[in-house]
Amino acid sequence: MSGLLVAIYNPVCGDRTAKAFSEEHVLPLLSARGKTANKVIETESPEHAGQALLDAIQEVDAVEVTVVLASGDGTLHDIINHLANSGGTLPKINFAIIPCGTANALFSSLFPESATSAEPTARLQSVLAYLDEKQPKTLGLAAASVFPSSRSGTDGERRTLSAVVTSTALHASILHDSEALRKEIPGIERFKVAADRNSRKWYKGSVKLFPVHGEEAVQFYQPVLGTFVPHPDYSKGDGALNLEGPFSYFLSTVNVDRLEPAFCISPLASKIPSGNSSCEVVILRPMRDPEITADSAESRSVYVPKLWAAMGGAYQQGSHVDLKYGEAGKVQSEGEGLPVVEYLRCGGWEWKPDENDESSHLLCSDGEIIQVQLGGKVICTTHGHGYDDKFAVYC
Ligand SMILES: Nc1ncnc2c1ncn2[C@@H]1O[C@H](COP(=O)(O)OP(=O)(O)OP(=O)(O)O)[C@@H](O)[C@H]1O
Repeated sequence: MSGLLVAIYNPVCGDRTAKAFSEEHVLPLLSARGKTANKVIETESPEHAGQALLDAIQEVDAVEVTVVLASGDGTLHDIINHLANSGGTLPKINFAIIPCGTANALFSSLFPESATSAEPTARLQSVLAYLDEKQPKTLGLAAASVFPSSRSGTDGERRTLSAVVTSTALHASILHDSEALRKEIPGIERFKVAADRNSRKWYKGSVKLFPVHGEEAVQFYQPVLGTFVPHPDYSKGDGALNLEGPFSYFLSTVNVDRLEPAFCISPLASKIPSGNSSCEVVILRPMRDPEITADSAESRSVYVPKLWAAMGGAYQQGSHVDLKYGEAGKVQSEGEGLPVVEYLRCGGWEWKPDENDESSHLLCSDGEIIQVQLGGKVICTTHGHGYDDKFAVYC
């Protein structure tokens, strides 16, 4: 039984610099501080990193594992899911992450200032936290179970763990479409191109939101008060807050307040922090707009600039959470009015796509796209999935 230090890099993520950065900066820094990786793994496929790490853990019967990981969020996701699906008892796994992916949501959230710096040292902040023996921060995980049919119980259920984001609607469409643009546009600009292509889509379905474990109600952010309050429509009888579509945006995060260095979509995760077993849910439902009375092609065009106003707010330190509908549906940051963005804090949620709307059947889990079968649904929870304290990150 022993401790284990493994260095992993994904040579194809982001701008493909993870290998060179690991060899030129990460491994030399470890040796300069008296640490030698027991294994250095260059990922060969999506499954490879998790399996190679599992083999290394089993070889030495490791009880404490440090993984120095040069990649984006997707490789971290692959590793966590592979280990969780392996079935065995896992040791505690602490990650030191080096941002080499496209968006690097987790690193950007933990080190917002370093995330925009070109200095090699900026990218080494998590590794330095490990070397300085800082206490690693536990990662809260969201477990999304995808059911093939809302009537078939748990038969054919598939589960995915997210360490950053679980989404449907526009965000899932963007991630789905942007993958095809990866070669052509290696940077974050591909997300904007994909967003443009999907801006007129509305996604039909219904949502149930469940309170944080041990809390009385789902909380929602009230911009006028600048704080979270219990949602008035939460039903104690159902144990849920029910929201009907159509939805433009439905996104749920854990551990992060941003998905890119400047795209601060769930800013209250850092401004009004909560415990680990909760998620931040950001929703846009066009029918809340006082200017819109029906789902029509014209209404969808009317809504596009409002969608961009909300997304634009996320790029301005998360100011979208304070946007309101003024007179005749004008989007404004001052005064009173219905919040444009529904920002909720909950313990989990259920997404039931409309059977006739194929586009609402995409689920994104840390960038991995999962197709929900027609008639299926997704239940996501941040509590009781068995991995509450297995994974942590140095920061
Ligand atoms: N050798 C490989 N060949 C092909 N794909 C790989 C290989 N190794 C890992 N992958 C896959 O590469 C994908 C992209 O990696 P990752 O998500 O870490 O970077 P990214 O998408 O550029 O960044 P981010 O997730 O931060 O936007 C992951 O889905 C991972 O499964």
